[in-house]
Amino acid sequence: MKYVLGVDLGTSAVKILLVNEHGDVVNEVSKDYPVIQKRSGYSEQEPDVWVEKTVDGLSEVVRSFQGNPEDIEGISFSGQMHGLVLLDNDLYPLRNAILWNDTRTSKECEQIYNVVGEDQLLKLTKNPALEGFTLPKILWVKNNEPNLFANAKTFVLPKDYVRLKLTGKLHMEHSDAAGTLLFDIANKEWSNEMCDLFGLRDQFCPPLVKSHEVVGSLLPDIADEIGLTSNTKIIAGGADNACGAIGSGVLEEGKTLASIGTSGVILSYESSHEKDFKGLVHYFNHGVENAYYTMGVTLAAGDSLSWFKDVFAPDEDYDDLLEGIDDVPPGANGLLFTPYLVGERTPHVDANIRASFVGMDRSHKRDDFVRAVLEGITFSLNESVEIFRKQGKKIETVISIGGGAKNDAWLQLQADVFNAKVVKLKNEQGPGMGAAMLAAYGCNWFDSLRACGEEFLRVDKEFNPNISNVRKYKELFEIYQDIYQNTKELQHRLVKFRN
Ligand SMILES: Nc1ncnc2c1ncn2[C@@H]1O[C@H](COP(=O)(O)OP(=O)(O)O)[C@@H](O)[C@H]1O
Ligand SMILES: O=C(CO)[C@@H](O)[C@H](O)COP(=O)(O)O
Repeated sequence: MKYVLGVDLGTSAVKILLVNEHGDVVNEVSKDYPVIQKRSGYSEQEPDVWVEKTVDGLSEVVRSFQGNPEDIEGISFSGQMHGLVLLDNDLYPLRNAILWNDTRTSKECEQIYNVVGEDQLLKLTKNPALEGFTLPKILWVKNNEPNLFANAKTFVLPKDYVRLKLTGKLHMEHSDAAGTLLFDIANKEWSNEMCDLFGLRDQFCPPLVKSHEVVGSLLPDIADEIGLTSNTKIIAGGADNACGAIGSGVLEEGKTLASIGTSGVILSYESSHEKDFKGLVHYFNHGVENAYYTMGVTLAAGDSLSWFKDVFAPDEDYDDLLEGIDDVPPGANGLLFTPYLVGERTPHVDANIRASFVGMDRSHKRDDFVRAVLEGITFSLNESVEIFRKQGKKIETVISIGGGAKNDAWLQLQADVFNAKVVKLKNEQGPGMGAAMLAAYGCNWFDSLRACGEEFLRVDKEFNPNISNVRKYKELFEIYQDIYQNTKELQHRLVKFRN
């Protein structure tokens, strides 16, 4: 039997799956790490902590594997997107990575619009200037830490940094490059025009590869530490949302994915780069060659629940925290929550908005709050579902992945809010499975990722919308949607009081 390893470098943890040639997960491990938040709107991590945890995790998985490690043929990677890792001449990080949910870069987004113009930016990159994307972060360092920036030779994204340290080879692959605002997604090359406009030298952008490409092998000392040899192939990998889509079989038009990790994503497969969503949703290259996807993003989806747990139930696990939510009716007895803990992206591009509980009553118990948090996260994702439906997409089935797919009551709630069948796969860790599938395809086990999906992916459970709840949620969603406009001004006036 042959095996591959899928490494998903998430925001909360690195999750590693050892998968056999039938797609069975035979071993898995998760190693978490903190997000460093120095100020409101800031979000950073230490790149070398990712490497240390990934090597530890790989070593644990391989050393507890009962079979022959020589049978582990390939490793591939999925990674949190957009995070800036600036590297010096020797390819060491110059500072902490600035993550996708860091929104300090509003001025730099304005700078981008002033230099390129909104229409031209959409033409060149298919995307608007959002605080979370990489170019605004590069400009922030250039504007605010010029001495440090003077020593920057190149940059990579989170999983590319880990792969660089494991192999000694510098690359970025298309699906993640798409989220930098420096990439021409139609021609799959760096946009010279964007680089020139922002004074980024030749060589600042790293060499590009395809997601399923074999890019090297493990450095000898790392291979020793993990318990593998340099025969194990290293395959480039993909952005976590591209890998999430691969790992849940979103490999053809008409398929929709809901991912609830730290962020929340509603993603739709696109066979062409020529559609015009006017920047309302992100438009990126898939990990499947010559394919694309569009998606709407909630910045703090699972992160809202994890914040609530950290503050109000630090000693409980998620299952305990969510135990009572089925006893609370839709609408949490008149309590609504908006998940804007770190600002928002879709549909409100607003770095200064913050979350609210609306309708708190003397009678509310903790379970009402927990249900309201889950409903608020799901309403926020439904805003993206609605954008897609308004664009003419039919959304009748949604495949749900990520930490948020671990709880059946939340999956039913998703079906009721989205008014669509929600499918849970046997392995809800979509991005890790997607990375394993890229490794299997890169090792030539299959002719296509679709053929790999047919062998690897299995449905576990399906959740059908409950018509009475669908009606209630339709009404509640309208009230939820009004909260943004009604709290926006108040929240903006509070900015100067934040830390
Ligand atoms: N048992 C559970 N039930 C419901 N939600 C969960 C559970 N476990 C984790 N989560 C949610 O999943 C999130 C983490 O999801 P994950 O996909 O691992 O994130 P990431 O890829 O960003 O590291 C947590 O923030 C939490 O909100
Ligand atoms: O910024 C985005 C997508 O544009 C996020 O979806 C990140 O890619 C982080 O993902 P998770 O850690 O939530 O999986």
